[in-house]
Amino acid sequence: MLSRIGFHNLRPRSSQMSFITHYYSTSENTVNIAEDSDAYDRDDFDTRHGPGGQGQSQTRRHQSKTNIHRHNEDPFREHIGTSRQSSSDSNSTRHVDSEIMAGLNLQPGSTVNGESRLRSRSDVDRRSKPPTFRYTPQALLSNPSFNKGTAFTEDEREKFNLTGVIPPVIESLEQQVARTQQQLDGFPVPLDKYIYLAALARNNETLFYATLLNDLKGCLPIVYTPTVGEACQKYAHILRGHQGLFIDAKHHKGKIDTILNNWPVDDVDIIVVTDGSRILGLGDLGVNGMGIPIGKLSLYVSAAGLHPARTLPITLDMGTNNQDNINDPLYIGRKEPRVGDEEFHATVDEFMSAVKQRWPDCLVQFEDFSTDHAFELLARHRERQLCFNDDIQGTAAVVLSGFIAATLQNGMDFKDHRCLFFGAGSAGVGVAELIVQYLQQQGLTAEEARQCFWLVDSKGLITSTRGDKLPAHKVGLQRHDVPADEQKTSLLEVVKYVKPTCMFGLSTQPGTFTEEICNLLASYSERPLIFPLSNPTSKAECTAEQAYKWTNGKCIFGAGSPFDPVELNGKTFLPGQANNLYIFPGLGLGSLVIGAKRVTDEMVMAASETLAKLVTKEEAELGMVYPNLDRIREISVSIASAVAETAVKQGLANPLEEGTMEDLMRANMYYPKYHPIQTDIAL
Ligand SMILES: NC(=O)c1ccc[n+]([C@@H]2O[C@H](COP(=O)([O-])OP(=O)(O)OC[C@H]3O[C@@H](n4cnc5c(N)ncnc54)[C@H](O)[C@@H]3O)[C@@H](O)[C@H]2O)c1
Repeated sequence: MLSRIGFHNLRPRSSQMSFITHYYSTSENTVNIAEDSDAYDRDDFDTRHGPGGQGQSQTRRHQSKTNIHRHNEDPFREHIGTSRQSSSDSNSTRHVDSEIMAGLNLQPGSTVNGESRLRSRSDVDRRSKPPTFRYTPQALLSNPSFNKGTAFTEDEREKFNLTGVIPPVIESLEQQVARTQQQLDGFPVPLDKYIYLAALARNNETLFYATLLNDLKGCLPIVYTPTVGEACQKYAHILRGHQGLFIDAKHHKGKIDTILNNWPVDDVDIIVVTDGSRILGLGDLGVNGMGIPIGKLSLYVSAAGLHPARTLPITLDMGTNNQDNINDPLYIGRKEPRVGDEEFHATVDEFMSAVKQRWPDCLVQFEDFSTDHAFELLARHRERQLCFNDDIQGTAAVVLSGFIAATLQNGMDFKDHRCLFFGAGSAGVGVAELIVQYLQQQGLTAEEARQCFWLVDSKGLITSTRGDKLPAHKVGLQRHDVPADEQKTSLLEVVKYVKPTCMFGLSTQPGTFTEEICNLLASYSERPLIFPLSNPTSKAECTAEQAYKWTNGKCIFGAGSPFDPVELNGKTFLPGQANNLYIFPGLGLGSLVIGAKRVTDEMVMAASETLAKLVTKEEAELGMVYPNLDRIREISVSIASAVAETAVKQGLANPLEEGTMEDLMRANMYYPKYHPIQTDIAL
């Protein structure tokens, strides 16, 4: 019987990644190996499963520790070996993967009776057996973790039979980037750029990230918002290859651990998971939302240097309530209504336990879950394992940072703020709750801090007296001081009633911060804070130009979307963008590298405070409340360090024994560059 020796932890992460050795053995071999079972680490090397791969190899469970260089290591590189015909032996002496050798307790080159033991096995009845499988140059070239394209060295071309298979020129990564940049620039349509970059990521990961870092500002709107939104809407139609894992709430129930075991990497550091129920502002896109975890993880890699091969995008298929998906013959998910709450939570519970079991130190980032689930999900899991929700906490952190930077700029005392939130969804409430906590850190009591907040939803000012049953996430910030017969329903009414010093728009309602409202804000305080945060740009509550103009240049402005500089009264203003990208990469890096047990609000606030302090004097003079994104890698180092220091202070991670936090973070960051493809076997 043919048995496939599975190198489960060796397979790279795409189905195209077939070059890592699959060595086929006979049943005789299987018996021999099994007899010899003590000689190998079954976790790494499992031969006891039949054809078809049933019963995945048990995974090696790493209790990883804070470790310099751990997170930027390529989880595959150390395992790379080769299996090829030796040019020096016409009798097909097989030189084998070092892991196979280790598994069989052999040393490279070890022999039995002067012959390779493996060779002697494969030579028995050789012709009645399937041919040995060896990876081909094409398979190596189609492995995005190892493919170097025209950058393979002369030696590697020789060693891996690549000579002639790729063009003769040997290029540097920089030369390759010049080509990809030129090709990228040649696509006039953003979605085509997205498709091109996605294909590049599946073809050559190093070149993909080098291209992104070559022009991060230019690539961001492609790999993430706004283009990723369109990509998700059309995901089933633009699908060329696949990345990440899909977990089906119905069909994978009770075996999510098996699905996770199908993932070939043992050292996954970070998972971004969605159920596609609220993709950006686009609603329920079902499993087409997979573009979001993929895009988000590419930002973790670009901005904070998490290793791409240690990231894992996951989409939970809970069904879809989007009729367009159901009607679409090409839809790639389950065409059934979304599961109910009980099944939803049971699925996420099972998923989270399976993650913890397989990758105990892995950080899970919840992404684009609908608001009705997002808060509960976070509350349910945040004390159990390392996780956070970027829509709630990442947004909150970046807005808090803008609030701190703006308050430092306008010289107000934090306790004197009157904060009006227009929009009380997951983003609005998440931001408000974090600012409440920050004000407490600044010395206010919980009650005093809550008194600084007024929240408005589609029914008006949120009060305990307006007569409706509030969802749990709004209860903590309802006002108790508005009589039942004095409810305020329009935003203008609320503004006149509250006289806010700062206004946050998270309502998805464009044009709602009117000229009259902005005029009023400018009359209530010297330098009002105006943050129209709804995305995309078309949803912003007002534009930067309107805010500056209608307050006669007095306001301190921050938006959810990018706005061009504004010229007013001979002065140039650079509108800040409250981009979550400032926060989540550093928050993730810091939590992972220090080995934090949880992501706490204190860690999130440390990220905000650090970011606010990174705004230079020159930037503040231009009206900026966020530092220049060009410095994102260093920003991530500072944030990660502050997050890690806080985790240590809270007793959630071990202190450093030597060196600085910054150095530790930098040492753990991945940079796209080519490494020699190593093999410890003489070829
Ligand atoms: N960093 C950022 O800039 C950032 C991050 C996250 C979300 N956002 C943006 O914030 C917005 C809200 O996101 P969310 O996840 O909280 O959405 P959500 O759907 O959960 O919440 C929207 C809120 O707006 C309220 N609302 C809707 N129509 C209204 C109306 N006519 N008048 C008053 N209130 C109204 C709703 O009642 C709800 O409270 C989105 O546009 C999103 O793009 C920005």
